[in-house]
Amino acid sequence: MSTQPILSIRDLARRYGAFVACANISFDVWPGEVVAIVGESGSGKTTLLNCISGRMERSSGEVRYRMRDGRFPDLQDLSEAERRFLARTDWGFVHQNPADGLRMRVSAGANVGERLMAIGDRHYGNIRQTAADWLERVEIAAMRIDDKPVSFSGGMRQRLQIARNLVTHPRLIFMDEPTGGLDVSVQARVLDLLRMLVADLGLSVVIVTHDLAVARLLSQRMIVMKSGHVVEQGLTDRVLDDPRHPYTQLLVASIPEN
Ligand SMILES: Nc1ncnc2c1ncn2[C@@H]1O[C@H](COP(=O)(O)OP(=O)(O)OP(=O)(O)O)[C@@H](O)[C@H]1O
Repeated sequence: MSTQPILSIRDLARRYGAFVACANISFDVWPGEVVAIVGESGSGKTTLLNCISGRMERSSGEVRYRMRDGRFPDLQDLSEAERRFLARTDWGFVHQNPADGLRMRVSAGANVGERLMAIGDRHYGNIRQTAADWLERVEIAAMRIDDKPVSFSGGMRQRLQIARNLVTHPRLIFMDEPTGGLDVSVQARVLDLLRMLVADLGLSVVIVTHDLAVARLLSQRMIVMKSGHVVEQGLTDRVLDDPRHPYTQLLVASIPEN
């Protein structure tokens, strides 16, 4: 693993009026690492994810990202064009609801191909072939390439959203409850696929989940949030097997025994 973080968050805070949704948040993400942000509903997970992925303005603090050329700027110091370029190329964002990350009325192939065109690929044959390859990688039959996601099941839509995100070989993926809206039986397949792709592609991931089983399966490190603050962070296995903060102990104790 590289000796330099790909993402570094320092003293991040976000307020909605007088209400503090996140405060004093500091952590690093290392190349190839999956970091899970866990906590109950309303603990500030989505606010934090949106602030560090540049989708929402923070109230204070730093978010630095390691560019491909080695620079490590604060996202706020990048131009709008640079930020948009990052979002299209280096980064991905997997939404809980696939409809938020897909264009539901264009074909599956176009949903994937569009991201390639956004980074300058103009060769129709290549784009279609790459889209077909990616559909196969996410276990969608290539014959569905001209179908629109409106005709897909929830699990297929989520797998298509994953393909659309990964086709440009991003380095950092943000995920907000990526299996949250799926039936339990479908969740397992999407999680397996995510785990495999993340490992194969050496991706860095920040994933928000309220489901500790998802954190256990996907992440190496975990950040536990309560009322906008980090109450505990550490290696996922350590946090789940030996939780130190009473709130984490409560969360872990509430997982049903298998
Ligand atoms: N736009 C907003 N205006 C005012 N308060 C907000 C806004 N967005 C979120 N909040 C509040 O900030 C707190 C954190 O919300 P956030 O959505 O980040 O939590 P969460 O942990 O992601 O919860 P969930 O899992 O339910 O989405 C909540 O109390 C929420 O009501």
